[in-house]
Amino acid sequence: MGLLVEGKWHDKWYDTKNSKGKFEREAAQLRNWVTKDGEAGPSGTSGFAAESGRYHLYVSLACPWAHRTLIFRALKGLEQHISVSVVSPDMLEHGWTFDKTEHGTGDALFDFDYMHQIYTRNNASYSGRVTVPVLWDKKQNCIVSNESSEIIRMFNTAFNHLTGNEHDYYPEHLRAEIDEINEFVYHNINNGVYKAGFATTQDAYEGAYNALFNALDKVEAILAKQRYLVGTQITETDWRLFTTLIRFDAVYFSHFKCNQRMLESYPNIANYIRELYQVKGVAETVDFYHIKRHYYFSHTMINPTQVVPVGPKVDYSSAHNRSSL
Ligand SMILES: N[C@@H](CCC(=O)N[C@@H](CS)C(=O)NCC(=O)O)C(=O)O
Repeated sequence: MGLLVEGKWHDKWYDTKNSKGKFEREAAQLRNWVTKDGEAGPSGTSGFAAESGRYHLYVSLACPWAHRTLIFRALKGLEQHISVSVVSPDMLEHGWTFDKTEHGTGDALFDFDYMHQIYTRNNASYSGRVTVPVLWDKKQNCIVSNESSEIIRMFNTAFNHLTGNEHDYYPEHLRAEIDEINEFVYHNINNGVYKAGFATTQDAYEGAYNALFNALDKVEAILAKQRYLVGTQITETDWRLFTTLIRFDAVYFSHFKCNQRMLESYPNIANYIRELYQVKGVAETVDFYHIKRHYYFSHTMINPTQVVPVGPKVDYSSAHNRSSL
């Protein structure tokens, strides 16, 4: 694990010294948008028109942020239009790598060894963390975006004229409500599990733990009354929550010490995870080998033996009761 400073790789863990033991996630820096005709999006520059075969996604199957983009690629029928490379689940002294021994695919575009080479291919003097997902433009040979929440919005609309898939996971009339729930879920749950797991003081850990389980109780109460987070239709906010929930019992419960309860013990959340998992195309994006191997093998300061647990035994393809709501 490390970062680039002026284009040079440094092997360095997150620094929590100046934040009282709290983990603080760095904001993504590369924020252009693919749009239907190449006009500029809400940030960044113009020139990224939606075209079949032009864009490439770099993902980890372990990473909940990258997972969002793979789900949207599947839901929006973009598999034939956007190609993918999968990094190795092992993220050690070189950060994410294209090593194939643990079932990564290798780098389909440049055959590089390391993900940080993708960042320096884009900008030779880049400084910052080397994160996935990354959306790459094969035409201009540059990174479009390394922010998953924005990549999923591009996938939601920019390619509709090519796919004919008009399904909208961020509909205009629900945007304010979706944005509000996203904020709550991001701070307390998506990033909340990381804040608990990467905390280096008891106080920082307990603060994150309490916020996380209060938020899960709130989600459980919402899902007791309605089928999805904003009501009767699945929106991006459900998918953003799902990628954390599906990793919870296998990883966050034990590895990140989020161990008040397993999600299997929340009746509504447990059924909701199953419903989302069983949506067409989604189960194929979930890979528990990569998920468990990444966290337990890569975070050697949390799990120095690198032994990967065998369980838990949870069947996400079993029947759910959500259609009665
Ligand atoms: N804001 C980014 C966050 C992505 C992110 O933090 N990805 C993690 C993997 S789960 C990563 O690549 N971490 C490497 C690092 O921080 O050095 C997004 O949502 O796209």
